[in-house]
Amino acid sequence: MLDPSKYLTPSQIVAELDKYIIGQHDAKRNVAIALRNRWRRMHADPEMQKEIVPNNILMIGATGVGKTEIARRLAGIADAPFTKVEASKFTEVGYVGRDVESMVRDLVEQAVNMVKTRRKEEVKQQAALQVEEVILDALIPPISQPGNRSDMMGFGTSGNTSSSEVPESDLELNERTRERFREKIRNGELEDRKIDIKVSQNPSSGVGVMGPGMDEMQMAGIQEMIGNMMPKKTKKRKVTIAEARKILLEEEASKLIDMDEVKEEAIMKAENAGVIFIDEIDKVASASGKGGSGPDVSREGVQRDLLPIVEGTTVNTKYGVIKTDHILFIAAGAFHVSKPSDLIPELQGRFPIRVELQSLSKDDFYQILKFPKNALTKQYEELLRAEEVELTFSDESLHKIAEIAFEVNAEVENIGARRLHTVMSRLLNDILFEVPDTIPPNAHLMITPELVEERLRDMVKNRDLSQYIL
Ligand SMILES: Nc1ncnc2c1ncn2[C@@H]1O[C@H](COP(=O)(O)OP(=O)(O)OP(=O)(O)O)[C@@H](O)[C@H]1O
Repeated sequence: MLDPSKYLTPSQIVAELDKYIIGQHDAKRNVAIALRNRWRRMHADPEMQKEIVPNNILMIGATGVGKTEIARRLAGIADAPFTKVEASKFTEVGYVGRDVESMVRDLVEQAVNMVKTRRKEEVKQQAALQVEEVILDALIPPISQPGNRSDMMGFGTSGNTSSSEVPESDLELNERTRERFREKIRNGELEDRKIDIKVSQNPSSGVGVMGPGMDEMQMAGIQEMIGNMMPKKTKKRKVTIAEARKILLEEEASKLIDMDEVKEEAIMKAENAGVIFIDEIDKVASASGKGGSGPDVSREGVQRDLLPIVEGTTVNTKYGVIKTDHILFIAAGAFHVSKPSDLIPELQGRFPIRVELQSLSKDDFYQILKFPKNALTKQYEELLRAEEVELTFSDESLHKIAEIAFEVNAEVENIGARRLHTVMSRLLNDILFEVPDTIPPNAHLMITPELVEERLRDMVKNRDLSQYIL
């Protein structure tokens, strides 16, 4: 079972979220409780467990205020598979091939990738040793006594084999040479030497399986089955040892992991820790209440399709059957036109926790620019550090950028903190182009409020310009 010690307390979860997200304390608190409650529920008496309604959350807030970011980071903290879907996608005309259950399959896919990556990491050292052996074999093929080899189909085994025996001295020489080359490989002396390696190709590639009435999952399952049945094709490639190491490491690591175990663990991880973020849920709510017209019917249809998944059902995936009972669902929407109460009552009941996210203020923008671990200023500083150029932002300049982003949001369209991306990109565009040609390494660049003003002010004043550029 999952190790409870891996689970953080609600306040620890909030503290982790604080490292990336400014403000939105109410939302942070509630997702922290929901995460902890899921663990509590899983450890409750089985009889009671069935009665406890999962703490699914409905986030209400305008675009770009941190809804997705909170959910994504929450999953990251819990080392949980995460997937995001837009509810409105399911109402699109002609949107075929993706049913509502596909969000659960995406989650499992995500979980499989996570588990696979972790397991590959665990066997990396062992794989590296095998890779070394393959490279060595390509450089200095080993000689072995014919008698030592299990001769396939018994060819050449009749009669006296001693006539073709390799002299002991040759064997020793071969072994010594191999050891010398092993040393050289380890010391990285032969990185540029080219060798021939066999690379396996994806056997299922090029095999299209389609049939009437077949859904995405069945197709994928059959495709995988055929892939597994077909002999693995290999292709010979001439590559440097450095390249060979990369290619082979991946292959050898894959051979070392047990895919059945991976699937099993991934299903468990998705079931017990998965987070599904359903964005734009407001777009499937009918603003007119009980509408009878076409789009309303299809919107309500999507809600009805969502309901069993959120209530707890089983979904077939190509990795096995998954129960959705303990998956944490976070739905989000701006609810500018419709209201949460426009959702069908059953669905409302399944999202008992409502949190409202605040619109971001000028000061929030300033803090978003400055404090998060992944703050935009830190990202740009890091980009230029790669060129050995030091970029710094004065505090005043950050206030100025925040002010401009806020004004453009008010003037043109409120896209929340996303505006900071466009404003920063515009502000720093010239610098990013000039480095390293006219701004050489070791330069120090300080962004001042004057510079911000000079580069952006005209654009803000000119509504037409800012509409397209900022
Ligand atoms: N409160 C915040 N603190 C730090 N960064 C934020 C905050 N709000 C938004 N951002 C940043 O703005 C960008 C967009 O945020 P996010 O994806 O969370 O928007 P959203 O609220 O989910 O909007 P939508 O409903 O349109 O998807 C992200 O890069 C995120 O890091």
